[in-house]
Amino acid sequence: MPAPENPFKKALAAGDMLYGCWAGFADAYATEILGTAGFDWLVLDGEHAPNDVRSLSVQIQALQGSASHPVVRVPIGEDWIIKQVLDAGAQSLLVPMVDTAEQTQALVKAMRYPPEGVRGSGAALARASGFGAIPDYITTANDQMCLIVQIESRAALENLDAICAIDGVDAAFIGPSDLANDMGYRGDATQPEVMDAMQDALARIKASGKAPGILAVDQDTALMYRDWGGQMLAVGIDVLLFAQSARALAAKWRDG
Ligand SMILES: O=C(O)C(=O)C[C@H](O)[C@@H](O)CO
Repeated sequence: MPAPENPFKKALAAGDMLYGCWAGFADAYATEILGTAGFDWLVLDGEHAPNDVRSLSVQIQALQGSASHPVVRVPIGEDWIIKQVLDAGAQSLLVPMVDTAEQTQALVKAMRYPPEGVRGSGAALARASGFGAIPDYITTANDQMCLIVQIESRAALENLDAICAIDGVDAAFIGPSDLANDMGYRGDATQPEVMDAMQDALARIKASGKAPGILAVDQDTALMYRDWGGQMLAVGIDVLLFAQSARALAAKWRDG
C-alpha cells in the first residue's frame, strides 16, 4: 500500500482554481470547524500563529475527514522542522521567506527521502505512515510531497524565474505584507510599485508552469488577484473573521 495520494498537489498541477483560508487559532477544535466551511485548502500557520508540532499534528488529524486540504506553513525552511511536520502527516508545505534557487533546492531535498533528498527516516514512529501501517510509505512518499514557496522580498522577485524552474516546486505564493515591507512600504501592499510587482510576479509564476498563490483579506482585492492569475487564492483569515464579526456585534448592541 503506497503513501496517500496528495489531491491538492494534483489539483494545483491541473490548474484548478483553489480557494483557501488561514487557520490561525492554533486549535484543533477551531480548525475542525473551519474544515466544515468548504474551502479547498487551509493554512495551518506555524509561522505567525502560536503553533508547535503537536498543535499542528492535531489540526491535521482534525481535518482528516474534511474536503479542506491542510497546508502547513513551517516557521522557517529548515530540515529539522520539515521532517517533523511531514512525519506528523503533512504532505503540503508553505515555506516563508524563500529568496534563492539554492534555498529552494534544499527545501525540495528536505521533503524527500534519499537518494532524491535528505529527509530522515522514522516511519515506524510517524503518523504519516499510519505508524507503520503503510508498508510502502517510505518508497512512495516522495511523489506526494507538495512544496509551495513564499515569494516576499525583492531578492525573491529577482530570483523568481530560477526558483520556479526548480523541479519539486509546485507553487509560488506571494506574501503581500512582507513584500511591501521589504520594498519599503511597511504595512501598505496597495502601493502602485508593490501592486505592479505582484501582478508581474503572478504572471511570471503562471508562465513558468507553477501555480501562482497569494492572500487577500477583502473581496475586491481577492477578485483583482484572481484576475491577475492567482490560482491558490487565500480569501480570508479565521482569526480576523472572528474578531471582526465579534466587534461588529458588540458595536451593534452597544451603539444601537
Ligand atoms: O507576507 C504576507 O502577507 C504573508 O505571508 C501572509 C501573512 O503572513 C498572513 O499572516 C496574513 O497577514
